[in-house]
Amino acid sequence: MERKAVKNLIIGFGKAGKTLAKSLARKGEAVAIVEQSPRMYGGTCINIGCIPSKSLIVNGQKGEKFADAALQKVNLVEKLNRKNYHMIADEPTATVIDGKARFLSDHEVEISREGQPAMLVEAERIFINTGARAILPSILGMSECKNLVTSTGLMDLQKRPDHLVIIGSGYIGLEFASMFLSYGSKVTVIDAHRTFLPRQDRDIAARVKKDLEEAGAVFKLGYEINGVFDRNEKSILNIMFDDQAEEIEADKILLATGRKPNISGLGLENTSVKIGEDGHILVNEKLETSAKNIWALGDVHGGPQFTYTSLDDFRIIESQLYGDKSRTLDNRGEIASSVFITPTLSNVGLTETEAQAQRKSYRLFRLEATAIPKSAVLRQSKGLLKALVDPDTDEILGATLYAEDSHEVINILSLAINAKLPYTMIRDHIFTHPTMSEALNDLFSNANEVKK
Ligand SMILES: Cc1cc2nc3c(=O)[nH]c(=O)nc-3n(C[C@H](O)[C@H](O)[C@H](O)COP(=O)(O)OP(=O)(O)OC[C@H]3O[C@@H](n4cnc5c(N)ncnc54)[C@H](O)[C@@H]3O)c2cc1C
Ligand SMILES: NC(=O)c1ccc[n+]([C@@H]2O[C@H](COP(=O)([O-])OP(=O)(O)OC[C@H]3O[C@@H](n4cnc5c(N)ncnc54)[C@H](O)[C@@H]3O)[C@@H](O)[C@H]2O)c1
Repeated sequence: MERKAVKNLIIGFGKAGKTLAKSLARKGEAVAIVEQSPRMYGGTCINIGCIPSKSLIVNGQKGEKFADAALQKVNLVEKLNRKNYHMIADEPTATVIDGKARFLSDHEVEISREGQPAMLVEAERIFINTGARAILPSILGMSECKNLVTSTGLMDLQKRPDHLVIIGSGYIGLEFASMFLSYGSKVTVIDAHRTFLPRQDRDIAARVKKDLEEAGAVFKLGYEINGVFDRNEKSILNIMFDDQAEEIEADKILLATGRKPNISGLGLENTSVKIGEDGHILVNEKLETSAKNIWALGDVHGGPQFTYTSLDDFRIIESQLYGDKSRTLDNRGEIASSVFITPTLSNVGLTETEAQAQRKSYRLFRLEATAIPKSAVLRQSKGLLKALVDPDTDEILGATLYAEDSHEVINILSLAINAKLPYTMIRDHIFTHPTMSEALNDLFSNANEVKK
């Protein structure tokens, strides 16, 4: 067996791992990064996640045909995949190893490679960045069903399905619903939960649902899935609500029921790394695992699953190993999020429902998107903006922006929250015009009342 000794071994070419590999190489350190599939150089985000999905979403909004958008997506991903590979492979002290990694001990990793003998890598420090994978609920008949896909399979299609049935109304379910509606597919969304968007305020969730329904989506909430079978080229889903069974015929079925940490086949049982009950690698606030030479970064250690939190994990490692050790999971501040539907739904900090549950007093600000001049220019005036302010300190407690371009505007508010700026600073800030961000002047000028 070929053997290699290296100071730093990174398992998985994700956002945190590749950024760390580059940074270590720039310091002149020996680093090897192992990736199980050449299709995944650069990780989930650029190959099968954020970038291809947002490319298809944006091109759908522009009215492109699906086949053209699919081709543009392929070209974009290929370009980014190559760029990411070279970003690491071209560094003199870095090596990209193609293969699947499996721990033999805390310091030894076996890498199985297609068409080549396995390699044994011995490393001083090991960073696990293996991401997450789709949760596949057990549905009777699913293994024989030809049309059941995850988001990766759906984005590989060359032709849009006439009827797409989506199981799961979370991030992926809603983004793909919005995407395929824009290409003219009929879309049905099924979720086991009766409450739509349970973590959002009810007024916001109702708006989102109504807007998606107006765009053509059909929601079946609180449904159980009994089974699935193929009939000719189509698939039939057998679903049930309150003991009433019904059948839905689909051209494609998207499974979007969450993603779980990817530790399968990693051989963690051969190490002293501890695993949590839901299968994530247990880490402390410095991303250290229970093995003193092993760290875990990104989706694999549980918590929020975003590219930007994975990137921040890199910052924590950099701060802990090479910096002043000040950055940790505990002090990264409020993290914003956006669901890329039309218009985008973005959150940071507390929702009104959460503030009420915590019995916090708050000043509530609301603005209808119709009141924003730029939304008229964009001919997209659906939506509602909400913000909560602490009545004692004037600091912003949280915001929900359901409006065009809210994925950009929310970053102003997360910065304001983390910098502890009073809301009056944003109310009186001079924004360029006409922009969606200037709506924050009006949002925070609106009449409001203190709620206790
Ligand atoms: C459809 C979709 C859309 C998304 N959209 C967004 C979005 O708009 N914004 C956002 O912030 N997030 C989005 N996400 C989530 C985001 O993509 C992930 O949170 C992020 O990519 C996780 O990065 P990571 O660093 O944890 O690892 P990943 O990027 O997942 O990388 C892990 C890598 O490890 C490799 N690997 C796994 N096991 C092994 C092994 N044993 N040996 C060798 N290699 C291995 C994998 O092949 C993979 O390349 C989306 C996800 C999906 C699926
Ligand atoms: N814009 C973004 O930042 C973005 C976009 C896509 C994905 N992501 C990340 O990817 C992760 C995974 O996304 P996701 O949409 O798969 O998960 P999710 O957790 O957001 O939603 C899963 C949905 O599936 C439903 N569900 C679960 N089991 C079910 C079953 N058996 N039958 C019917 N419904 C069921 C749940 O009730 C929930 O509504 C997200 O948590 C997010 O962090 C982020």
